[in-house]
Amino acid sequence: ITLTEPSQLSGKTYDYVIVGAGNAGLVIANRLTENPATTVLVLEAGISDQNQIPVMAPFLGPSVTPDTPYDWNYTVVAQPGLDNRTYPYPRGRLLGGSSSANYMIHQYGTNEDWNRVAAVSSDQGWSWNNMKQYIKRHEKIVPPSDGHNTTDQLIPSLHSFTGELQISLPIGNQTTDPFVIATTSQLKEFPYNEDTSGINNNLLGIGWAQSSMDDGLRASSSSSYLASANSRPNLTVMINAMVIKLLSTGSTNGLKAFRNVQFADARTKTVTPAFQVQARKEVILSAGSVGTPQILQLSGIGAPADLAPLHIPVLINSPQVGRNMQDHPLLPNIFTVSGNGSLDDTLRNASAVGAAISQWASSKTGFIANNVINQLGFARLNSTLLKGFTDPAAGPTSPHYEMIFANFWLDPVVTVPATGNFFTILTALLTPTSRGSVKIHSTNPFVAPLIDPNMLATDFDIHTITESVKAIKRFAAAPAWSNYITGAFGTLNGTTDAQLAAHARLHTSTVFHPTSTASMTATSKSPSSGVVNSDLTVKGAAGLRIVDLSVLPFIPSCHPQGPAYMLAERAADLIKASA
Ligand SMILES: Cc1cc2nc3c(=O)[nH]c(=O)nc-3n(C[C@H](O)[C@H](O)[C@H](O)COP(=O)(O)OP(=O)(O)OC[C@H]3O[C@@H](n4cnc5c(N)ncnc54)[C@H](O)[C@@H]3O)c2cc1C
Repeated sequence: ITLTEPSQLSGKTYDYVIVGAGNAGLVIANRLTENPATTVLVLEAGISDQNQIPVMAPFLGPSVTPDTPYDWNYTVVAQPGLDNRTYPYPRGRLLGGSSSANYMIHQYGTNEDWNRVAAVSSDQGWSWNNMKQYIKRHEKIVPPSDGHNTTDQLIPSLHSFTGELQISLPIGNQTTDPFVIATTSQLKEFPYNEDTSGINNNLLGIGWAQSSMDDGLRASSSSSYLASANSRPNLTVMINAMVIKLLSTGSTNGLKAFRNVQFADARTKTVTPAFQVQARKEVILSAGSVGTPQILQLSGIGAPADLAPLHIPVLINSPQVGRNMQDHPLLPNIFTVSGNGSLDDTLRNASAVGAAISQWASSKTGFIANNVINQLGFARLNSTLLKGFTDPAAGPTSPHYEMIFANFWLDPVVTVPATGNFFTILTALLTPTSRGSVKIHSTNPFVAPLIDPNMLATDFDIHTITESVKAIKRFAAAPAWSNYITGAFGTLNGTTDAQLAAHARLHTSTVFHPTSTASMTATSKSPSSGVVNSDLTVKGAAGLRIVDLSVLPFIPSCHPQGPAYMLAERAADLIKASA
């Protein structure tokens, strides 16, 4: 059942209290309550996702954030690598968390990404060979909503059709679809990839995007994992419940225990009155890469230098809390095109969009039933371009950058001009060497922490994003585009490295993929090395585990919701095994 008021809580003690009904949190909630004897309470600061049209309609994904009731509405601090600009930093604040607010692209990373997690944590349980089983348990491939033949667009024999989250290929409805695919046979540099999920041990090349959607509707951790567990009497989910901090509750085996959770009614935006619940076994923090370090710091688990100015007593000296943040920089590269085959004219026309939404509402058809992206691709710098750098990729077959193709002006930060037709190739840096931070600057949980992804702060990062721009210019010069693309837009017209680097610094923002702010190291290592052990328990604490993307030691070289689901599936096994 889902509760809205603290007064509706019948009990104050549960076996597990999960903080955050997000992408990872709801996987844990589902798996732990498979045992009817296990009681679970999930506390979520945000609202319900039920009947929210922007959340449900795939093409409206980009309207779910920023500056909406579904978003935490964060802004990053000024970014020196981006000419000191700031930009919005969306995070889902509703049931399903960011899985209800994201753009639904679904992948699992490379085998090398997971093998690196295993190496860093000294735990082969995180290796690709072991993690693959969780893909089977997790995914449920369904037909695309137009029912087209998907031969060669995904490798069915590698996938599962029986898991929890529905994944499908897009409707092939864009003017540019044949041009993108034709380029993969015209230019050797950009081969075709028959399965872009990573499940075939190959992310390199360009192919059809797989998305978490089914029959014209978004699939999130709420519409899947929560929906299938919601009728269990041993699962309680409470929305509007803003967790203030964790309270220390004595010690277990010489470690400080943190089994009490204090929360407030999020709608009041004040910490009084404060409510308390207790976990008999564990508190599981799944508040995401911003929320989790914020709650740890507010609870006195962090770097003394961060806590001292706020007079927060240091209960666990854990200097890596909020450090090591990684994110994928995203750069929209926009081309002008001939004719009106792009979606720009439709999207500028409010009545056309209204009609399309009505069509979607009545039949789940039309372009609103599809994701905004039909194809994407992944590539590496060659050895010449890597000269002078230590390769930060997880291994020799993992990509350095991504290309995302959109049949309209798609810039999350700059709005479309009043006239013109456009094709966007966004590039994303997948292996950033810059590391940023999340740091509280108030003891009030309603005050957003300082979020500093530290974008494009290193030579490697600016070099690689500049090379990604040169690559997509080569892509756009393929014969397939000769009657369509008419030129580059704005600063994409630059030709020298310096001009393209300036273009990148001017337009880069985020693919919304923060990770690693409570990162995992081997269990034998002290809190000076990382925040959680390889079983995701917090170093130096008892009764406290973290299950969300903040624990990954490195950002995966893909869109990370798939890794979040895999991580949470394994975490559920670890929690059950230690109960
Ligand atoms: C706009 C956008 C587009 C994206 N596009 C894609 C994409 O196409 N493909 C992809 O793979 N990934 C995408 N991502 C990233 C992906 O969705 C996230 O990385 C992933 O869902 C994070 O999962 P998580 O469990 O770590 O955190 P979240 O899913 O963010 O869950 C955290 C939860 O904790 C709650 N919470 C936080 N603090 C508190 C508190 N104090 N008290 C109570 N509750 C709290 C939050 O409200 C939220 O529900 C996108 C993200 C965004 C925001």
